[in-house]
Amino acid sequence: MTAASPSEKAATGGLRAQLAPFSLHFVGNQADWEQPFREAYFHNTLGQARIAIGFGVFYFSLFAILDLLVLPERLLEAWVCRFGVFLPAGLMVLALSFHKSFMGFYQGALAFLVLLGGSGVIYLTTLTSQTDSYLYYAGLILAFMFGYGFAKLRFVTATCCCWTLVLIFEVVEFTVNHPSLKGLLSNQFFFIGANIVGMMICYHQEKSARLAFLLQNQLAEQNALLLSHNQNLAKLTNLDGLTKVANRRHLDQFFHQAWKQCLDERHPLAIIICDIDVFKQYNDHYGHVAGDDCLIKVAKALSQSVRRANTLVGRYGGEEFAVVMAGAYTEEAQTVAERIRQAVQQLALPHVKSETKVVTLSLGVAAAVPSQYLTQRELFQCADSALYEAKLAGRNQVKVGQLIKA
Ligand SMILES: Nc1nc2c(ncn2[C@@H]2O[C@H](COP(=O)(O)OP(=O)(O)OP(=O)(O)O)[C@@H](O)[C@H]2O)c(=O)[nH]1
Repeated sequence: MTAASPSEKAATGGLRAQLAPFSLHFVGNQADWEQPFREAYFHNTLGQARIAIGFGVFYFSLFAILDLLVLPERLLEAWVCRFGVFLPAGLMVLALSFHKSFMGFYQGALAFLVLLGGSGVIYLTTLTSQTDSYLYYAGLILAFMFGYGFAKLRFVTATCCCWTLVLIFEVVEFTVNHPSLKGLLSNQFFFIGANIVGMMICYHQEKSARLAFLLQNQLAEQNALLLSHNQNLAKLTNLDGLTKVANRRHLDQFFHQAWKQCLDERHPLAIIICDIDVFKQYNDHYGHVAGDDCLIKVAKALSQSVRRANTLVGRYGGEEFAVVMAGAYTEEAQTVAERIRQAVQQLALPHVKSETKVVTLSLGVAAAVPSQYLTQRELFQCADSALYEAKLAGRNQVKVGQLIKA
């Protein structure tokens, strides 16, 4: 595994890529990133690879002009190599690059083209006289440049491919070309040097691409985590700590927004205020802890009784809860209030100080179509007065306020 230098670590916020030393594959607990990286690398480099193929085919063909001058008597062989072999192969790979399965073999296809182009150049040297062969050797450097950089081959593929070309060159030199010692030495220096430099550039480029990929993914993961933390935080800040229904702040916000929306759309809005009966005596008799448990159970029963869109159940304060129902007329709100009352009674929470001997609720309902002649406060006060009436009338019942018949 390669160790990240301090400057690399600083640049990547301490993130360290775990890479196999030669193949540069992700290893260890980053091994799962290998396939996604390859896919991303393919999509990021496909455009440049296509340009490289197109340019390579064009440039290889353009050198036919040199053939006219250097190889007039062997033109047919040279042009068969250029136009009969490399040109169709290049165009075929270019066409295949638009096929959806190209990702599976694009490194192989590009390596094949680099090998074919490089071998073509070596073949052309065998057609020239010894004195002219240097005119073609420079073409091999171009093939290495394609392999290590332009074609966007990965390091391992580029290295295998370009050193294979060097090997072919050596074999052809010794078996066919028999160059002079100075020609042989100069070519060796150029080709081996070009390969070493190319390898280093290619290695660092792929390593950087892998680090950038890791960094990008780590950033995406952190963003997702942050988003989920923020969502959780938002939920928490909206909840009442004890009963886990909406808190007063959220209830007020919801009421305000629902009011505006119903005002714009001329829809009705209903509010139900629910108050636990003789809760002071419950606390006095059973204690505050039992009182808290009672509040939790009542809140749960309340939430379960109100399964409706555009509706919010919240703790208004103390032993008082409120339900805001956007789009609800009086009748619907009254039905929901009655369902809540029954649900709480059916909990049958013992309350010896209550007439019914169980915990009950009194509820006040008010509904109206919001207008410029009515304020939120007036609607709320209407529901609150209805609640007061319910208390006066003996508790454990629903009363409807008569502000505006909605
Ligand atoms: N355990 C507990 N009690 C609370 C909490 N908040 C408010 N209370 C109690 O709720 C009681 C409310 O009593 P009151 O406002 O006098 O009304 P009530 O006894 O329910 O009488 P009616 O409303 O007339 O039926 C008080 O004893 C408060 O201490 C709470 O978070 N936990």
